[in-house]
Amino acid sequence: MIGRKGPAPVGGAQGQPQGEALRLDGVRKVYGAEDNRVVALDGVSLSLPTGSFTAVMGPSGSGKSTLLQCAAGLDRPTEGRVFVEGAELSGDGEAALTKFRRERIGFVFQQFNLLPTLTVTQNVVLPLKLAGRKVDRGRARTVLERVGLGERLNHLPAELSGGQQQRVAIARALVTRPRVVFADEPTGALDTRSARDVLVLLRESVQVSGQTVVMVTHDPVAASFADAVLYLADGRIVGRQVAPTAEAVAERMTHLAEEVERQRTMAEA
Ligand SMILES: Nc1ncnc2c1ncn2[C@@H]1O[C@H](COP(=O)(O)OP(=O)(O)OP(=O)(O)O)[C@@H](O)[C@H]1O
Repeated sequence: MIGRKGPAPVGGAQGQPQGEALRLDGVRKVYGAEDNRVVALDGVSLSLPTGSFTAVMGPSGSGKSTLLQCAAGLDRPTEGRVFVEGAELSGDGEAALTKFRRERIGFVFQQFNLLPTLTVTQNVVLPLKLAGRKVDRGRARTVLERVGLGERLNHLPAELSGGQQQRVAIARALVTRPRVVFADEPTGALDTRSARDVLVLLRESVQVSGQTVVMVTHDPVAASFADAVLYLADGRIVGRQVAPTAEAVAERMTHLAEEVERQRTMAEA
């Protein structure tokens, strides 16, 4: 049932006075059946404190997007439980899950996913409308000004650059004041300068508004904007790095396969 309190938080960053924003307990996701069976997540457990910025990295096919989708309630785990701020995201049906998502979660996609026939402002107020909340255009304007688009309120997405479109998508994700923002490769389609702007905005939402951000990325520079990196391989968390630098992340990614092999050998011994 959505809204049920989860068990007491475990883990999280040392010395964090805040609560727990996101918790996954033994999350498995299996796609397909028999010959087509793919174990995308193989028992993922994690705990992220409120007001943290976490990057998720790993090789292609390691389960990063699946992890984000399950954690954000866009997909359902085959097994295991997900809690957002202590409330379980499991759902008595789609409607309850959708309501839960709309109230607590923001999502930013690699390809922006703006509605092409709606203006910038209309795109940003859409989540408020869908959640049945007051369509507060003042709030939309404030958020759009914060992402540097106060002059583009009535433009259509096609009239904006990729970086500007992604900033609209971030404004849309933030307008409902979600507790957790999930971003799946938010800089994957952007040039270096626009990518940096987007990463700074995500970091500000953590530092200024105390939101929690979880971001999938392939880019060590993007990951270096986070407080910590979680490494995924074969659907499992195989490592964690705090206060990452781009160099340290690139180095770890290069040796991830060896690290996983070493862990496997030790587990078998
Ligand atoms: N809808 C689906 N049906 C079947 N298999 C799927 C589905 N979605 C993902 N998979 C499989 O699950 C595994 C994990 O996929 P996922 O997209 O989570 O990986 P990823 O780490 O995000 O990869 P990438 O970095 O390439 O985007 C892959 O083997 C993929 O083929």
